[in-house]
Amino acid sequence: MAFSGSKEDGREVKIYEYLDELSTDLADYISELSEASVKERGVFAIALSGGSLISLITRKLCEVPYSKTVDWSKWYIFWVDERVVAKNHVDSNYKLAKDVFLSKVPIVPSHVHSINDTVTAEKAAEDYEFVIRQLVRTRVISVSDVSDCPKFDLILLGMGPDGHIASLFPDHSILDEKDEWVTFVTDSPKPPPERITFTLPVINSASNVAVVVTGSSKAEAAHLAIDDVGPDVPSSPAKMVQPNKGKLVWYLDKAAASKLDCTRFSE
Ligand SMILES: O=C1O[C@H](COP(=O)(O)O)[C@@H](O)[C@H](O)[C@H]1O
Repeated sequence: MAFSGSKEDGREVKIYEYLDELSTDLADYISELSEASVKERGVFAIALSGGSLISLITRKLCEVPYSKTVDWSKWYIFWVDERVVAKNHVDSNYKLAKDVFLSKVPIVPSHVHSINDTVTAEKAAEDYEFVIRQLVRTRVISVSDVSDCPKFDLILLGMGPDGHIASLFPDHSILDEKDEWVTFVTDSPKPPPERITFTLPVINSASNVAVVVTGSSKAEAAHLAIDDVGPDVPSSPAKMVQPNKGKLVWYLDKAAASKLDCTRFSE
């Protein structure tokens, strides 16, 4: 690892020279959280994003030793955001995860909670929130003690070059959503336009949140999200990821971290 540091508020930042090393540390982190959660609650509720994150996870997590040591039968899979397209569509976050991850490890098919892809974005968001509410009731997903929100054991996020996380885009009104757990957009600036997404209160209620970012095109957005910049800068959804009680870790490669002010972290 090229650098590891933390901020006073507990945020951790890890910077890697090589993607292989980043993926190994990420696999260690996920498998340790899975083990702790299964020990404490009997299950592991994890919410995935789409995009470049998925290949970074699977690169090592689907290999030995993790493929053999992780208790996959206790995993429950959710999506932090999803594009409202058919499950076999090239833009589907479910399809991406299924093709390179879920089909490679023995996760119980009924534990995989993807969205209803046969309805409108609005209805898909409503249905997905209903599914999550049922699983909160049966305690497959914990509940936050500071909000009434679900408390996922782990939420994995990527970040776009514009600082978007999940399908929460800069300057969009859904950044202000406080009541819904899952909401929708029909005007995403990044195609496809129709998406559903967890809201910030849900993301910030998780026990653990990791943001995984690679590539120089994301360096400015990473700087705006992580460094203590003044108020007169473009709004950053990624900066709004501030877990209430949970732990936040940023995993970056050197290119994505190239504009960070590492002198502001304690090592
Ligand atoms: O559209 C999306 O973009 C973000 C970032 O994707 P990346 O390929 O630039 O890492 C992703 O996290 C989100 O789930 C996805 O729907």
